[in-house]
Amino acid sequence: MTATLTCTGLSAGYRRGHACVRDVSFALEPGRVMALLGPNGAGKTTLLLTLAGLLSPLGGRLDLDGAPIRTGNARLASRAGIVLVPDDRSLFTGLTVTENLRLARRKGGPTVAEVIDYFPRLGERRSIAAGRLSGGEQQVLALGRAFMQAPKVLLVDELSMGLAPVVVESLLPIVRSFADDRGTAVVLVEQHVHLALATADVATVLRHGEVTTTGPAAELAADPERLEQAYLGSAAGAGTAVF
Ligand SMILES: Nc1ncnc2c1ncn2[C@@H]1O[C@H](COP(=O)(O)OP(=O)(O)OP(=O)(O)O)[C@@H](O)[C@H]1O
Repeated sequence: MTATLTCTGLSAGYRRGHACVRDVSFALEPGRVMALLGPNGAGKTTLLLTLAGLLSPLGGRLDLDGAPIRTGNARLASRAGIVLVPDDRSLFTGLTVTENLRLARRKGGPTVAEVIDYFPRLGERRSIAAGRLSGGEQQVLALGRAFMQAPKVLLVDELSMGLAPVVVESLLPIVRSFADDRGTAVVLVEQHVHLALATADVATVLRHGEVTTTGPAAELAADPERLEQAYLGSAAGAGTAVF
């Protein structure tokens, strides 16, 4: 099967000659979910921003459905189907939930009703202005808007930011279902390591910008020592992982 997203020898960073992510390679088939893990400052967000075209890679290549894509162009990446769930939520605060969802819809994307099936809470709040939702509800709406865009690749950066673990626990299975239902490849950055591993098929751990381990998520979940070694190295206590 052709991978949806193939990342080959990718290096990324904010200045030429100063890569903070080095030589990352992976291939994600349709409907596969990859947990991207690692301590604070490991380079997870930098990698996601590069996949989304918001940063130009410093080296390596990206292929979508087996064909190279022009990197460093967020508009092109998004049109091609690489969708980042923005952490600033980028909602139209004066418009209702329904209007926010409808405006995000792309050809081939789910309908508003289908997205509400994933997130019943949005259905209850459908006539409320997005600006009047709670922080958690806004996060859910941002995710719903990403679903509406019919992503081939969905990039999720720290859903747990500002959300109670119980909310994250309920949202990750929805991301999983969406990937299964629509064949969307997902890259999931998440500090709640075990929740992420329970959701994902594969996991990659970054430390200091380099991949320290990669493999089936279930294997990593069952081997805390390997995970901890990859995650923390000798500097136990670094980062804010929730094991
Ligand atoms: N806008 C920026 N300009 C320059 N350097 C940056 C910028 N943003 C992040 N960095 C640096 O890039 C490195 C990787 O940071 P990044 O935010 O990608 O890590 P992360 O794994 O997502 O961490 P966290 O879990 O804390 O979000 C860090 O050394 C960080 O200081």
